[in-house]
Amino acid sequence: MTEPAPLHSPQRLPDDPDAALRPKSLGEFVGQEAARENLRVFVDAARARGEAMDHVLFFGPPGLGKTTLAQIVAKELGVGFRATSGPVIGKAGDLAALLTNLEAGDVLFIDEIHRLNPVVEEVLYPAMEDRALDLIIGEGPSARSVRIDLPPFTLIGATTRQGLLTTPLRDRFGIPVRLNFYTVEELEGVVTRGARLLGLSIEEGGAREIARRSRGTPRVAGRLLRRVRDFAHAAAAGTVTAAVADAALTRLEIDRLGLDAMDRRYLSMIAGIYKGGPVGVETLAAGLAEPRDTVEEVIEPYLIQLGLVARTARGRCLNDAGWTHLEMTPPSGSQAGLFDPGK
Ligand SMILES: Nc1ncnc2c1ncn2[C@@H]1O[C@H](COP(=O)(O)OP(=O)(O)OP(=O)(O)O)[C@@H](O)[C@H]1O
Ligand SMILES: [Mg+2]
Repeated sequence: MTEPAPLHSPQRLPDDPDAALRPKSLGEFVGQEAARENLRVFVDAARARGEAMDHVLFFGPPGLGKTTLAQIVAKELGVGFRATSGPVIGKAGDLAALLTNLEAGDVLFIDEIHRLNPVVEEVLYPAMEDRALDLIIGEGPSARSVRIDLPPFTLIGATTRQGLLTTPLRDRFGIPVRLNFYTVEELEGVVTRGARLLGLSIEEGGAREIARRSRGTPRVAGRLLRRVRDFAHAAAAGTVTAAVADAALTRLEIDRLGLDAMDRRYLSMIAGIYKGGPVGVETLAAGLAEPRDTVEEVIEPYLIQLGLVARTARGRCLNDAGWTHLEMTPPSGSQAGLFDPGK
């Protein structure tokens, strides 16, 4: 079995150059206009009142800028930034330690907040709502509960799985912000900016080619830009033109729509083995030897966004566009088309 091309996965990789290309202010942040404009209003209002900003939840697929925006919000508020993540906070006491060490106005960023231990989550509720900690001191009959006041702070949570958040937790975020896939034009902006930071000369056509094949995801755009730079360097081409970018991306097995080998295996499996579906996600995950979470969080969102696949109550179905992309015709009597929007 072929390994998935990690190069093209929107998931974070250990050697990601994320930090270098990360925008540092709302003004530098490309795309997500609605989110950006709203955040600007909330940040300005909090600053004007000299208060901590309301708690924010960023949700959306990997690599769209959740962590980046959390850092930017802290910076624009002019406050300290403390970062942790759901699975790292093992005990209620760990969270209590983090919270009691905050300074007034600070941002506490909890990544992967859907993976918080339920006991820890319980501690978070009064902290978010009343800025207080309820701690149990001692054990047995002598145990008593003490309430500790916390400094005003802003919790920023990030998750790729908003649906896995418990309702009480979700309800405590005053500012929920959904991040969407970027348009090609927006990604062109990301690529051009990245090239400038890397000191790389790139033509508009080159930037557009990379943008078109970045799965709507700035993290992927940054990564592809670096790989294309390597190819341009090897070919002794000083400038990244559309042709240089196309040649490099084709060598990397990234197709015209920006799909990689794993995406194509996913589509081919529905088409070839399941005649276009419907087929359950568990079955597909087993066939691809990938965790179900990866299929749902990483592979499917972009294929659904492109309209190649549909999620239905009975399972996944290949749409007409999916068959066309595979250059295959649906078997007669298949369900294809039934689920296409507009039909
Ligand atoms: N709007 C943007 N403009 C330019 N670059 C961006 C933008 N958003 C994200 N990036 C780039 O993409 C990289 C990934 O972004 P980030 O780490 O914020 O994603 P994330 O949503 O937190 O992903 P994950 O869900 O995996 O944690 C950043 O380091 C940055 O280089
Ligand atoms: Mg992140």
